[in-house]
Parts: sequence; structure tokens; C-alpha cells
Amino acid sequence: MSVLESIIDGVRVDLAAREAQLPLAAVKEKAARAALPRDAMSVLRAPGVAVIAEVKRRSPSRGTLADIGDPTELARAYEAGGAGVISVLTERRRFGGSLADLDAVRATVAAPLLRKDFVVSPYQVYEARLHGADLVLLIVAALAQETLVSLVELVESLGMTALVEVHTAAEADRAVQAGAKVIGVNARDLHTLDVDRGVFAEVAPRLPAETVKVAESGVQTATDLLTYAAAGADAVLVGEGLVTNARPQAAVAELVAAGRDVSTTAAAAHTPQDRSKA
Ligand SMILES: O=C(O)c1ccccc1NCC(=O)[C@H](O)[C@H](O)COP(=O)(O)O
Repeated sequence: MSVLESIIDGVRVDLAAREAQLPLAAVKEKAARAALPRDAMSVLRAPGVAVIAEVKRRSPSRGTLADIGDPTELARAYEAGGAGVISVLTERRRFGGSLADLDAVRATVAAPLLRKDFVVSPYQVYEARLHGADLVLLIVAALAQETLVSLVELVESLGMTALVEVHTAAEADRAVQAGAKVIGVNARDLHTLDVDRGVFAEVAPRLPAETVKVAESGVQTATDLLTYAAAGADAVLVGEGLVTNARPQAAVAELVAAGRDVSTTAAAAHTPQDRSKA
């Protein structure tokens, strides 16, 4: 069994427990009464490379990363540093996250929030909305095509944005066929946990020009961001590099400044690469 499969086994057990406590009909009803979702697309399509900063306590690949007692403190630092989107890992068993983290962060920052989890059921999409998410991660490797298509549609029907994650060319083709408008290319292979930053440059050219392209994992420095930008990234998703930094606000600000410079440099040089993402 791969790491991804074992994570999903645990997710399904926890999901069944939550569903037994609060049935789907009740979650749907509460989600319909939640505050309207924020517009993540305009953030991701703004000139330059946006930074999606992640609240991540631990991970299967690295074990404990950071003792994040209060996720709101970190989220505030991310927002003050200029993060365009804040990602909150809500998976409990392997990442130490929770929907309570999402609630707390939602109550604290104005930036769009990504529910980062292993979504396999519509129930989790309604939950995301109920708990204030504006984007929902959908991992192609975890979903049959029919399920992927229906979850993308559900996320969008609730006014949220689906970030559809891929790691291979075949998965990228599936994401495009599913109608994904935002596709994340994860450098991390979720079956083996190997990280290869070169995957983005291999896979991104297959994606339509109008697709928002997010480079996920392995970003430690502004140089990493610039490498992804040169390969066509519109945004980077950063976890470990920020949660292990003693000065997360400054670390985000450094990445944001590098991402902003990308658009300035491209505009000044009148390069054919249009970073305005109009
Ligand atoms: O991070 C892991 O070890 C991991 C293992 C299995 C499934 C998913 C995993 N991580 C989720 C992510 O994709 C990252 O949290 C995200 O891209 C940020 O990555 P990083 O900046 O390298 O922490």
C-alpha cells in the first residue's frame, strides 16, 4: 500500500465518524448559510507569482515540522508578509491538522483559504465551505475520473475554486479533461514521497495557457520560486520552508517580493511571456 493509499484509508475512517455525528443534509444546510467565499482567482491571476503559505505541523515525509500551538499566529504572520492565499492542512492523523484550525484561521485573516486535505467525498467539500474555505484541494491520484469531475463541479457550484493536483503528464491530462481552471503540479510523488522540482517544468507545458499553474512543494528560497516562475508558475505553495523558519512573516515577504519582481522584470524587458495573466 502506498503512502497516499494509507493516508486515504485513515481519512475515510475519520470521515465516517464525522458523518455519523453530522449527516450530509445538515452539513449542506449549514454550508449554504456560511459567509460567501472569497475570490481566489483574482489573487492567483494577479501579476507576478502569488505565494500560497501553508499551515503544516507535520508530514509523512518529514515527521514533526513545527510546534504550531496557535495556527492563527502563523496565519497572521503569513498575511502580514503578503501571502495571497493561506493553505490549512486539515488532515489529522498524518499532518496534525483539523477543521478547528481552519475555523480559527478563517476568523483571523481576510485572505482566501485553501482546505488542504485528502478529499474523496462531496461531504468534505460541503465541510470545507461550512468552515470558511475558498479553495479546495483535489488530488487526481486519489480519485477516479468520474469522481474528480463531479467534485470539481461541486466545488465550483459552491462558489469556491478547485486546486487540482497532479504529479505526472497523464494526471495533468485528466485534470484538464475534468475542467480544472487551477492546476497544481506537486514536486512530491505522493506514493514514494520523493521530491523532484524538475517535474513542474516537465508537466506545466501540457497545460492550457489560461490555466492557473501552481508549483507545489520543495520551495525553500526565493531562488526556488524564481526557478518555478521561469518554468511558468503563477503561484507557489510553500509549507516546510515557512513553518520551520523562525521568522515566517519575513520569509513570506521575501518570497512575495521575488514573485512581484518577476512581473516587473518581465514588463520592463517587454518579453513575450505575459505575466499579467489578464
Ligand atoms: O508533505 C508530505 O510529506 C506529504 C506526504 C503525502 C501526501 C502529501 C504530502 N504533503 C502535501 C503537500 O503537497 C505539501 O504540504 C505542500 O505541497 C507543501 O510542500 P512543502 O513546501 O514541501 O512542505
